[in-house]
Amino acid sequence: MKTIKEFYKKPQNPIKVIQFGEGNFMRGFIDYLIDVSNEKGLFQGDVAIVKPRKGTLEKFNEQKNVYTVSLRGLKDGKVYVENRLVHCIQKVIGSYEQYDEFMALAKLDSLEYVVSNTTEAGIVYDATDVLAATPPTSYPAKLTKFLYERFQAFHGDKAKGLILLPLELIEGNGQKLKECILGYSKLWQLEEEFAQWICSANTFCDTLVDRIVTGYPKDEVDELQKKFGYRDDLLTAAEPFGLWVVEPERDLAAQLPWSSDTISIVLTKDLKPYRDTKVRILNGTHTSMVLGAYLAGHDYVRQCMEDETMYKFISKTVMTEIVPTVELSKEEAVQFANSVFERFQNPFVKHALLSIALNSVSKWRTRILPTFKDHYRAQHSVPKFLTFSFAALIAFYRSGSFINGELIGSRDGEAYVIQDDPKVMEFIGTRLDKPVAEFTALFAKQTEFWGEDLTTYDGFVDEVSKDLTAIKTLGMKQFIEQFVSE
Ligand SMILES: NC(=O)c1ccc[n+]([C@@H]2O[C@H](COP(=O)([O-])OP(=O)(O)OC[C@H]3O[C@@H](n4cnc5c(N)ncnc54)[C@H](O)[C@@H]3O)[C@@H](O)[C@H]2O)c1
Ligand SMILES: O=P(O)(O)OC[C@@H](O)[C@@H](O)[C@H](O)[C@H](O)CO
Repeated sequence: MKTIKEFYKKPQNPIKVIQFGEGNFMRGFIDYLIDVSNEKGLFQGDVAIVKPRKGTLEKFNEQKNVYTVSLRGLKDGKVYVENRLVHCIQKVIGSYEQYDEFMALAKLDSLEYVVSNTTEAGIVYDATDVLAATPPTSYPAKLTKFLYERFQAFHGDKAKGLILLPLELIEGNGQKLKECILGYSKLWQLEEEFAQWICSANTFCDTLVDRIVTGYPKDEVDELQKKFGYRDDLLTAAEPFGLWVVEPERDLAAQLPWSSDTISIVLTKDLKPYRDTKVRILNGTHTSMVLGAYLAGHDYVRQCMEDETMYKFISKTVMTEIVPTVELSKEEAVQFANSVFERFQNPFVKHALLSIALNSVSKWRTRILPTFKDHYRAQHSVPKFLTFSFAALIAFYRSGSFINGELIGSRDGEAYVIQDDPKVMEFIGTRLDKPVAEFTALFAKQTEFWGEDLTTYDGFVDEVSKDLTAIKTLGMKQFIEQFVSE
């Protein structure tokens, strides 16, 4: 079989975008969008990817940075299939392994945009980061050093500032990134003119992205590659739906230059309602269902939508506990929820519950806790389904054993790997023998995980412990059946 590198084309465009993060989401969203825009003659710019962490870039090198995005699903009620070869990635650089090449990008006259997705863990300020490191550890520290290099190379020319579009799924991502950069500028005692240049020559945007990108479709890859007639180790599967909401800190001189039929770009002065609705309804539904559903025997999102009991659980959670807390009118919120359900039912997308389960503690905090609190304030009681999702999280994390710093769960004897922040793993792993109620109270009290003490919500610990005891007796599947029919 041919390999995809045979489709490599010599770059025609200057590098206009530096991208931090080489993951599935970026490949299935922004690189796809830029590639389509280049084809339409709208952008004529290529991307240089910088890998923010150590590690291999072998797959990119082996296929000369060309790869396929496979979009499949329903669009406007009809089956939509698009298999696009993406050519817009000109370079892929390891920030550790090719530090000088990374820094050289700062001097590119053609550079206009910085995009990133370094997960929720990426945009952090770490006061131990030093300017002399090549590179510093955190993503914002790397970016500060990069921008400082650019500031120096162009002698503070305001025209050489960039538009920064972080895609991380955290609130106020653009402003948070800017705060970190200004923090490093101060910590490293860089000249005041640099901080001024950051603020006046660069435009930081808060953004919200929405597209389900499931990545490498390992179960169907043979069939797909046979159809394509070539091998592609970076094949990225996603749904055709795409939305990018952008709130720039000041008016952009022009609209963003990208456009595609499958990704809508919305420029707004207030991103919050979009963000709250999407994160609470879409991501909140994911996080509230996956851990229980996995223990009940399911592996993929679509299976849950096809299972009568799980579907009842999901729709009750969303319609009774999440929808009433979003800012939209009830009608709009229900409509949005139904469109999300349709996307979850996409027959072509296999979204693994275990991939969504990654880092569930921070996801519960950001994607469920705000809804939980709004509901508690309005009803003066804990929401039953969201409270259960906390019990499901504990059941999922405490089902197995702690071996050499790894938590290995067990679903009826079948092992699964639990992945979360090392502090979470250590906390849970060293308390597996604690009785349920004691563990629940201790865990709920960890302000480091939740940002507050969850035991202050009346009835929370009791409800969670009650659910956990029943889950132990009945098993997750039977418990959920009973729970939704109450
Ligand atoms: N996959 C989706 O459907 C989807 C949709 C919308 C948003 N997102 C967001 O995108 C993020 C990445 O998802 P993905 O599917 O691309 O995952 P992935 O595992 O394919 O990629 C993760 C990326 O993050 C980088 N990264 C990880 N930890 C980092 C750290 N501590 N510092 C700097 N960089 C780090 C990696 O280098 C890699 O580029 C998720 O956190 C998610 O919130 C994903
Ligand atoms: O990508 P994660 O792991 O942060 O979250 C899992 C899913 O909730 C997420 O990927 C959604 O599918 C996505 O946010 C849809 O836009």
